[in-house]
Amino acid sequence: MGLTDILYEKVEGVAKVTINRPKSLNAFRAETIKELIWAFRDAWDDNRIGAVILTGAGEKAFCVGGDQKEKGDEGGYDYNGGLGGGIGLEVENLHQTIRNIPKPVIAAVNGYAIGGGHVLHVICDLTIAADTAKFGQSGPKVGSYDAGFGSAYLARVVGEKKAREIWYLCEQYTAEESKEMGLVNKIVPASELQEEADKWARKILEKSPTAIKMLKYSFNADSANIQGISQLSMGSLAMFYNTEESEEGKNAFLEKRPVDFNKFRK
Ligand SMILES: CC(C)(COP(=O)(O)OP(=O)(O)OC[C@H]1O[C@@H](n2cnc3c(N)ncnc32)[C@H](O)[C@@H]1OP(=O)(O)O)[C@@H](O)C(=O)NCCC(=O)NCCSC(=O)CCC(=O)c1ccccc1C(=O)O
Repeated sequence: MGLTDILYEKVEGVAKVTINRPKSLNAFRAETIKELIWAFRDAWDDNRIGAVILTGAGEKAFCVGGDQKEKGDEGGYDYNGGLGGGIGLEVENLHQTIRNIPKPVIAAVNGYAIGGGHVLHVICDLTIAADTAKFGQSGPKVGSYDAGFGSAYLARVVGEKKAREIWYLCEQYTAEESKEMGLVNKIVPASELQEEADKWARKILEKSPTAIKMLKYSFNADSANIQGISQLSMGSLAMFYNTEESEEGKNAFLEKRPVDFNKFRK
């Protein structure tokens, strides 16, 4: 597959997937999601690969969610090829792929992990953060939400109260604060992030692949019901994107003006 939005490499049993749109803070569009799914599938099928690292290009961002500049006026993002992409992005398919690939996925968070980008690291098995990383959801500010793994699974990781705070207030959290709430496994200086992620991947490679696979399936089994919620969530999001309320969020962001949701509170 010709790759334009991601970088993909495999080195001695470790696959590394890098979202490569640094000018847009690694925001994803339909093509990005398609390529990410392809890369995770490739790592899944390659028996020599024992762990995958997901990271972002540049120093500023891991991923800041859906590319608001590629979001159309008629609902979703830039892809309308098939019913699976109801919001114009196959995000739900990507989430499933990251969860179901029978190998641990390590998020190496090198900067902003915001919105849909935050959801990506939440779904990964492990998160290693640069000391400069910033974490948070932003959907309700821009007329969007992830009512599947992005909220229900987040609540399992940080607890119900904290998850609700994260989504209702849309604040940003430092790497230190995120570690305290159980969102991050380890913090390292930014310059050591990729090396540390690689070290963790190599420690996993020393272990029994079958034991690791079955443990991942076992952890997943307990939250598998969220998959159904996730499908409903994306279905409802596709409808929400067609409303003036959602459009107001996106337009305010693009026009760099304060958002006005008050007119929808009546
Ligand atoms: C990330 C910021 C906090 C960074 O702020 P700052 O350092 O001040 O930089 P900026 O000047 O704001 O940004 C620099 C440059 O990048 C552009 N940019 C930033 N974010 C995006 C984006 N998401 N899309 C497109 N472009 C973006 C920005 O416009 C600037 O470019 P200029 O040319 O200079 O204008 C801050 O940038 C920020 O808050 N960004 C918005 C983050 C955001 O709202 N993301 C979408 C969230 S939607 C969501 O959370 C839904 C949840 C979800 O999981 C989901 C599920 C299913 C489908 C889609 C999504 C989804 O994410 O949409």
